[in-house]
Amino acid sequence: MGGFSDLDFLTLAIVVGIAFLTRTFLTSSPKKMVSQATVSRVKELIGQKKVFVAAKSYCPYCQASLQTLFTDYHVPKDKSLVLQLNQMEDGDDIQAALAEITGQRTVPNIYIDGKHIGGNSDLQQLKSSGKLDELLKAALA
Ligand SMILES: N[C@@H](CCC(=O)N[C@@H](CS)C(=O)NCC(=O)O)C(=O)O
Repeated sequence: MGGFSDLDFLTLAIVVGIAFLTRTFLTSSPKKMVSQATVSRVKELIGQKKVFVAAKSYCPYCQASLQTLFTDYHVPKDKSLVLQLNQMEDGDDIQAALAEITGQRTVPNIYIDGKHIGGNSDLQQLKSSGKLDELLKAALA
């Protein structure tokens, strides 16, 4: 007795294999295929208005960002484009295109004057540092 048998090694190999596959499935977010036409269309949407926000209506981070932009900083509605991706038929495609363009998959995904700002935490950081004020003043001047 003692030592490892071939069966022990086989069992170990199977357990490690299953663990590896499970980890791969659980941690990799499947990359959605997105057409270049959609990417181009989303780039066009981003550039259409001074402020662009891709959001989801149930997302608290999005609500915080929209409050900052529209309630605190009074960004005019006609100078902005807010997309509620969860209420759009092609919302998933737009989100996938944004991920390809910016490397950011989460919402809110915010642009000011065509410049990628990031998510809500990035927006709040800019607000705290006083830079958001400058950015919006320049964009809306
Ligand atoms: N740190 C991010 C957090 C944003 C976040 O977690 N958003 C969630 C929705 S509330 C999200 O995008 N989840 C993935 C998805 O909806 O596809 C920020 O400040 O913007």
